[in-house]
Amino acid sequence: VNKELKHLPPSPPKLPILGNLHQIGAIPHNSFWNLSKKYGYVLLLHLGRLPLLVVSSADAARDVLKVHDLACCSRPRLAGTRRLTYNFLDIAFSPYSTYWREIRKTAVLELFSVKQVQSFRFIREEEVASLMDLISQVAVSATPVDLGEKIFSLTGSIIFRVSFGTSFQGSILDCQKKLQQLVHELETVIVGFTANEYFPYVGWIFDRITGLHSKVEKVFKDIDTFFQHVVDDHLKPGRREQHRDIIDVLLATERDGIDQDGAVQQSKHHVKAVLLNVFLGGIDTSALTVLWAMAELVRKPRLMKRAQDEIRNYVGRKGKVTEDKLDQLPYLKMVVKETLRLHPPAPLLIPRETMSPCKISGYDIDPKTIIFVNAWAIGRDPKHWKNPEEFSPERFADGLIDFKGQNFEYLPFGSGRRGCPGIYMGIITTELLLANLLYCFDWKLPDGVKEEDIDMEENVGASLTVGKQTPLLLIPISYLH
Ligand code: HEM
Repeated sequence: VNKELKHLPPSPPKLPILGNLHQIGAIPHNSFWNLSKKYGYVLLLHLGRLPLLVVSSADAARDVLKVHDLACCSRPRLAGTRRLTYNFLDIAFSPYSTYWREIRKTAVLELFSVKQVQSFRFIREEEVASLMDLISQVAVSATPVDLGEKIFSLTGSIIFRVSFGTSFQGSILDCQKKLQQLVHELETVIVGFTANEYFPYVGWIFDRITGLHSKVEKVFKDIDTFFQHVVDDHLKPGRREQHRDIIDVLLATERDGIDQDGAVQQSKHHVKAVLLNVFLGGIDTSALTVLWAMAELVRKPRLMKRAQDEIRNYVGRKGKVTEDKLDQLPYLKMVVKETLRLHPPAPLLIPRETMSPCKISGYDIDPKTIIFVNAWAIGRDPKHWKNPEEFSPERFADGLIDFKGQNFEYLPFGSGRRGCPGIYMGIITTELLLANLLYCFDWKLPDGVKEEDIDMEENVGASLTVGKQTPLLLIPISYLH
């Protein structure tokens, strides 16, 4: 189509060379939302030379994720991503291809199936129980715990045991601070655009100056060393498969011939690339959801009490909540849903890229356009949500809205061909941990801190996920003793 005849989406005014780069602040989903309110819910930006479509309404999201899902289901080939995914051998960041379809299919059937996830129930329950023991010890002295740190180490331990077949303690990454920091660095680097992408030919100079290039290399080295270690461990002759973990599954599919070229080195790369997805997808997302849920509940003691009453009335004095109980806790599920509305861990989903021309909300979109779906903004759109800024789990009481990707006003897991395959695993971990924190303890604010003092600021800096800027410090009081 002739450029003049195209019906292009609105764009904010842009600068020469920079385009709209200067309009994106420290919290990108927030900057995009503000620009959208001013210029339109389907917005075409230019980051240097890169065309970027930002979609912030449910209708436009339906066009991207459902109506034109196939045209929009590739991922941009970014330099940091390429390095960290062993040249796009993973599921989450790999551009659309036969390889991607195959590996995703295997993963959905073998790794993320209900049966597979349920087979690790005992690991989740053991790890949650040991965290509750640990917090009980703190409760004796009535001192505050840094809840985020505890939650993160728990989801980390679960993913380590489930996926890497090793405990987090004693692994070469053992040092909690380091794990959290490493996850954060990975999440920044993996969706970070390099200057070279904005400004071809000259950009690499900036990347060298800012140290971005060496940062990617360092993060890659840390994670590769660890993954190589666990893969080698699984390849040792005589290893007893106590519990078939994700690496066993991946290595087995390799033997079954999923790999087209059959090169051993290559094969291990794809195992490591998928491990990276599990590492990023599994640890931080559930942890952040539980943390934001606790922060919201502590600010609203009435809701906290309602959630606790529901669990305690149903579970009685058994001492812990087990997974079979979760389906009988509707209010808990509503709390999790409401948390994911206001605090979707991946506020812009994972960037997509168009493969062919398509129309989004009637606008012509070119191939090779990057798309951000602003799930964070869509979850706060007053057109769909009453008092959108208020945390109110009751809004999910009628059970009409779910996160499985059919309701486009609510997209914490995305939707369509690229939608999150780990929903079940993420939700069950989140619910189990939150249920136990609420059941086992009452939570008090440290002396002098009031409910309204709790800071709900989001982390600054472009990253895949969005965390809480300040730690959540709470005093646990054991319920059963
Ligand atoms: C509360 C927990 C979780 C949330 C909120 C979440 C959210 C998301 C989102 C928003 C996407 C992008 C969807 C899109 O582009 O349309 C995604 C993709 C993905 N998630 Fe999750 N996720 C969670 C848990 C998990 C877990 C536990 C795993 C695995 C262990 C996982 C693995 C993946 C993978 C592999 C993809 C890429 C799918 C693809 O590109 O084909 N996620 N997730």
